[in-house]
Amino acid sequence: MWHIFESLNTSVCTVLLLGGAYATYKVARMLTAPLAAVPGPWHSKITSAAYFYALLRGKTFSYLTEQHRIYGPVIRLDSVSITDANAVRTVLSTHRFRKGRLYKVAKFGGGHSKKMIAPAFSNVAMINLEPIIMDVGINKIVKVLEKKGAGGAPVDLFKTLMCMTLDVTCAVALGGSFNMLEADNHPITSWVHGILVLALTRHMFGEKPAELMLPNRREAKNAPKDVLQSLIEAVDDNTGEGLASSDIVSEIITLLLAGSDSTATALSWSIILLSDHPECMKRLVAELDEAFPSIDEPITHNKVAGLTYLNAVLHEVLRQRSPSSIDLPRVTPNGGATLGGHFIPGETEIIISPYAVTNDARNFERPLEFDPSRWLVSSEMVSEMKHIYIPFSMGARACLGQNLAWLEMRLALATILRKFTFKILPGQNLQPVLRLVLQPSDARMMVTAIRRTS
Ligand code: HEM
Repeated sequence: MWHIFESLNTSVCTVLLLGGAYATYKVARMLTAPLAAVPGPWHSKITSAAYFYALLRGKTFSYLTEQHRIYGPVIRLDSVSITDANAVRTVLSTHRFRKGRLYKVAKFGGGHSKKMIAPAFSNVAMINLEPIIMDVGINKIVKVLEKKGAGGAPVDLFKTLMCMTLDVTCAVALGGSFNMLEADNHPITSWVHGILVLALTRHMFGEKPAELMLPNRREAKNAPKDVLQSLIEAVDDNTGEGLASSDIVSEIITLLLAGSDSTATALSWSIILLSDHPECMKRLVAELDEAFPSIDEPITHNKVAGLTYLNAVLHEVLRQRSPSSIDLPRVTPNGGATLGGHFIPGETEIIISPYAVTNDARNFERPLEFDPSRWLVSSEMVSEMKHIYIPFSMGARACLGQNLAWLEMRLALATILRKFTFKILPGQNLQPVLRLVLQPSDARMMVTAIRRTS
């Protein structure tokens, strides 16, 4: 045996010995690690390469769904992923499980202002917002589709919806529209860049750049009661201090990102899934035609909120194509926690993928079937499904804009389907991919939008 080593040079021997030692260490860790008893793919005990490969491809949502199908509702990857209904509620409902690493990377604005801006998103505030949404968003998208789609010309509906939701979120947050629908532009890349620049300049120059970026609102008299104003006026209960300008700017940018793309993709998936299921499209259009017999009758939230099939369709779209499908990372408290029958030690990262949760057969029967009628059951059965329905997350850190999202989705879907007939053009890749939100792979959706006459 030794003569083999003698014939190799010293550096090769060193590499072999180090490699052997590393492999032994990994195997020993694998067998004794606190998470060793939690089921999961064998390779995840050694490396998280498979998860990161899925992350790079924008496919973590389907990777996790598949791993949970094979290994159960609590699985070990790099961290621990859960879809178990009670475990998910335990983790999301309280502040006991603090937010994970991702938030430190993604949040430049401190993220401490949820309590401060929440009142601007209350139900009452939403009612006041209906005219703004109609004016800035829905009525304008109808005009844009009429103009761009005239004569059967192809229209990128995905981009048009993105522009609409951005204009609406901007009007709600800043009291004025970017007019993206008219400009036909979506500045997502420049925002992300903007947040990075802001974070860097803050380190170099302090608050000055943000002060310059912020409109002259601080001094404004009779400023509108929007989210920006809530942030400007907000005072921290503990310190008695207001938010720094750079915090306000990055909170607003985060809000515009959170509020526009998710709602636009939900509406895009609605058109895609309804087009794939013509019987569902037919039923929804019939419901809308009955509720609004004249094509020019104004669509009001009061009326659309009560349309049972419209609401069932939107619930099912959000269940099957949860737009915000980025895994929600949380960390177990110091003493650890028992989740789905497994003890998970303290300081372990837990991930919850809303997509994997609502596409798990243990939570929803026939999860791969797009079936809006599953929501047309008794209120007890709906409550049971809502127990594990998390497209907006749930509990202490649930989506602040969900009332606005529902308002906008109902009004927009009802309006565009009452006024247009859409046909998705062939030859496009509309498979879901996760890029900040769950979107069609081609990042566009070419359709014809034919104006209905009656
Ligand atoms: C269909 C549309 C939407 C979906 C599916 C959605 C989903 C979500 C989810 C899952 C979270 C939790 C993220 C986490 O825990 O990391 C979240 C948070 C948030 N969403 Fe939404 N959202 C939507 C629309 C909106 C709209 C329209 C707004 C506002 C204009 C908005 C504002 C926010 C904010 C501010 C947060 C952060 C709350 C916090 O700080 O804890 N969202 N959203």
